[in-house]
Amino acid sequence: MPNEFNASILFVDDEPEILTALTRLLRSKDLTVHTAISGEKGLQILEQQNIDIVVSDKNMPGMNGNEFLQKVAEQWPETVRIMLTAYTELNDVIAAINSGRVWSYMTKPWNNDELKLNIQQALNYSEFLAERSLLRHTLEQVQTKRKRNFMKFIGQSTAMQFVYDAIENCASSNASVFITGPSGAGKELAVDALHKLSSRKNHPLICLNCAAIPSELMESEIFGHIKGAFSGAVANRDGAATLADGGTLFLDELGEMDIGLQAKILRFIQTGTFKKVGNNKEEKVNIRFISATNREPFKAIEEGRLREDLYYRLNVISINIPPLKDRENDACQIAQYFLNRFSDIEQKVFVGLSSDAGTLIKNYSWPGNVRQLENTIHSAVVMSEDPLLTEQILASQLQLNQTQMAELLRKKSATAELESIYQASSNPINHLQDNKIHETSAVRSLAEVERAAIEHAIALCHDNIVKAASLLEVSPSTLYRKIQQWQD
Ligand SMILES: Nc1ncnc2c1ncn2[C@@H]1O[C@H](COP(=O)(O)OP(=O)(O)OP(=O)(O)O)[C@@H](O)[C@H]1O
Repeated sequence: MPNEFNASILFVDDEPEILTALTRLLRSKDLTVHTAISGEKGLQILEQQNIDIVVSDKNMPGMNGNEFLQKVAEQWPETVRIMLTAYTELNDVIAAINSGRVWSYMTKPWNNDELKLNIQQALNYSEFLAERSLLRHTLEQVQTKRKRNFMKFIGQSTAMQFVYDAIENCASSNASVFITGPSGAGKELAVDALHKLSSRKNHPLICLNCAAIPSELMESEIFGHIKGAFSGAVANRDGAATLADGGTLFLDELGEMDIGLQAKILRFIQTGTFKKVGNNKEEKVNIRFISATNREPFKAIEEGRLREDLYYRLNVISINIPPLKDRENDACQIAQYFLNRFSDIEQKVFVGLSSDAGTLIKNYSWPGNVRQLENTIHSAVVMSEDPLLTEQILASQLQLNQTQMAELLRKKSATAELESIYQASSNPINHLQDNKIHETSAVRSLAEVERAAIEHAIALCHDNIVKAASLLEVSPSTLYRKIQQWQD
């Protein structure tokens, strides 16, 4: 019997000849056939083996087929259950199907081709169930793994989950890390997390902002100097390289560093050795390098501001911090965090953000990223006289006019509508109603929506009520009852 996955089937019947005949009929390299002479023996096999389909006789001494299949339904709900029965007992089978105990039935005596076809359908259904449970399991794993916060980061967007995972995975390595991302997105928080999660955490993390230090002082800032090395060098001084020994050295805005000095940095990274300014003695240190830029590194290389060899030396592992606007609902979560923090600092009491303030935060593009959000909430907390942080106070801190604010709030309804359409279309039942999804303007009663969903599911399953019920995740008896009600 052709089958995409290696399946197993269990036949339960008190007549050994029937078991032998069924085994012979279905013998195939893709299908393992088990047999049991009673319901009790069948349960023992189910305890030990992974069984995809159970086919059970109804009338058996001891535990009858109904009791046996009821137990299977309770303990192994993913196993497809079929009842083998005489034509005269069809009423009992319908009751068993309606209760959800049985998925389908086969009649005795059987027609070989029909029986094979029936088993093939059960195999397809079993495969569908297996895929569904795998999907559920994977989704559950993804959901439970999803972090709401990470180190000092707030936010549970998918984009940030990649960042959290990358930081966690490479924190313990000594390989150099290059962090990219727009200004204010959280590159420094990433550096902090990388250091604190590494074995170097008890040693210093030294940060040097290459854009903030004048180029003539940079060499001394990094390597230190000895007394008299240049005018103003009145005493020996250790630089960042010495201070960071055993720990991490963070070079921020690397592209702003003098190109001549970049050659010395390259040598320092390659050998771990350096000379203080004015001294010929080499010193050796053990440092992990992290660098960052909020500019496009290849553009800096093209423009001759960043040495290509230095870039590749530092960019062993790269981490990109996405802009705030690409992080789903993170802005609202971060805003709430800053609201709590700044109301404590400013000793003011807030009950929260108004719903429109939340919409504005969600829809605004935050070109200055988290830093801009932080400053906006801080100033709004200071300026607000209301215990509810409103959209008006935020708009005034962001210097938005009424039209811009209205536009941001209007986006809400469009987004909400799109989201509801998306949700409707990603639901397998509503997906069947494709042509009805766009009728959002005509509000339909719940009963109408329910009936349409049921009718579409039944049509999709070619009038197989049991399958339709399974798709709709209700019992077949519920569907029969509903259909009966429409006909009354
Ligand atoms: N996900 C976050 N949750 C909470 N606070 C954050 C988050 N990301 C950043 N911040 C805060 O936002 C501010 C800016 O972050 P950070 O200094 O790390 O940005 P940056 O990318 O290094 O910026 P720049 O490129 O301008 O140096 C900091 O106060 C930081 O604590």
